[in-house]
Amino acid sequence: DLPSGWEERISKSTGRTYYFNRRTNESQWEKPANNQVRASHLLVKHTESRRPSSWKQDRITRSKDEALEIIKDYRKQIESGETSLQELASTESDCSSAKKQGDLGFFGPGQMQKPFEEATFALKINELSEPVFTDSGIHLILRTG
Ligand SMILES: N=C(N)NCCC[C@H](NC(=O)[C@@H]1CCC/C1=C/[C@H](COP(=O)(O)O)NC=O)C(N)=O
Repeated sequence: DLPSGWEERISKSTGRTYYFNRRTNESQWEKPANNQVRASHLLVKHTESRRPSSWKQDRITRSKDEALEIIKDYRKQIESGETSLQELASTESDCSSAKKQGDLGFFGPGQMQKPFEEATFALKINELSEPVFTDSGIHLILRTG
């Protein structure tokens, strides 16, 4: 469970275990912290989205305010236990991850847009975010790992 690129090695001179990163060629004695998280999300795009198109709708026409009302309603449905984020994402998310119930897999710092990354890293596992705004649109995020 080392972050990607890192591997465990044995020092020839001292026989001690150390850690080496193939990508950066850095080495260190301390085991690198596993800074990966996993999340599923539901994205509702709007006319100001960086790519106002999705598998659901060729041209997204809803306004940002309308998108926020929709996201708030989805959050109520999930919090009430009536449905799950994964179930709603499958049919309602404007992200291609809808095909995987919103799952984005594991990711570390620097991979997702900052507001999304910061919101996810602030969540406990199984915690659902408040509406999160990125250039993609408005998200509900469920941290799963
Ligand atoms: N590592 C994984 N699984 N994929 C690479 C993600 C790249 C990353 N993407 C995002 O930050 C947005 C917000 C969170 C999820 C996400 C999904 C976007 C949303 O849709 P779009 O605005 O692109 O049309 N679709 C895919 O990228 C980025 N740095 O742009």
